Amino acid sequence: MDASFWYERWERKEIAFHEDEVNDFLVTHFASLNVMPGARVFIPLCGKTRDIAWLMSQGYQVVGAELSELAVQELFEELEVDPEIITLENHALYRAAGIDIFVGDVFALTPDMVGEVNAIYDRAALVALPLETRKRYTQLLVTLTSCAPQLVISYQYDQSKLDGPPFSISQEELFQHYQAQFEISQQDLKAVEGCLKGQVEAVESVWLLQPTSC
Ligand SMILES: C[S@@+](CC[C@H](N)C(=O)[O-])C[C@H]1O[C@@H](n2cnc3c(N)ncnc32)[C@H](O)[C@@H]1O
Repeated sequence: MDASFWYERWERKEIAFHEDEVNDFLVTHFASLNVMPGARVFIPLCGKTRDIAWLMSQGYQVVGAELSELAVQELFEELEVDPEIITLENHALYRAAGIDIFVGDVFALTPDMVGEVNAIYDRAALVALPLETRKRYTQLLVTLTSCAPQLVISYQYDQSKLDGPPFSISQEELFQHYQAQFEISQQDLKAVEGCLKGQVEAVESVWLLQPTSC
């Protein structure tokens, strides 16, 4: 998936991954991260998710990264917030009270640009990337945030029956990416209603990653 794949998705409004409501797993399991209101939560590949508004309403600060400027413009319109837009290195940074969203390639971010991160919320981010990119992405998150704890929402299904994205992430794969730095525990799972893309039975899982060594 190159950048043009995602730009086209946003331009054509082919954004079935976008949820109209706040994610249930976020609401139920965010507390397991054990971060207090005021903490800064990184949302990689954030799109215009409504989960941002929910986190802000709970008193958290949000820092996001998203390729599509269109998505970020729509995010701020829906939040009814008028952002300040500044240029930082190779990104535009849309910023308002309690929210910083970097527009550009997440792989071009540095720890200095992102700043302090107390937790990561990964919904439809890891699963959006092909395997080789997932390996780079998981290491990037570790480096960018000094092993901040994570809530990861992923899918598991028979990859031979459907092309990603979203890609299937097995438990083994998740452990391969993260077990050196985190204790990993599955918090919950449910069947995807009506199958994934209406075609393949799939399970959606939420994982808690607590750092052990960094
Ligand atoms: C499957 S969507 C998920 C969006 C959001 N997390 C949600 O739950 O609605 C993946 C998003 O990642 C963005 N994206 C893909 N590759 C990216 C990259 N390298 N850097 C930043 N954003 C990226 C896409 O534009 C898209 O909005």
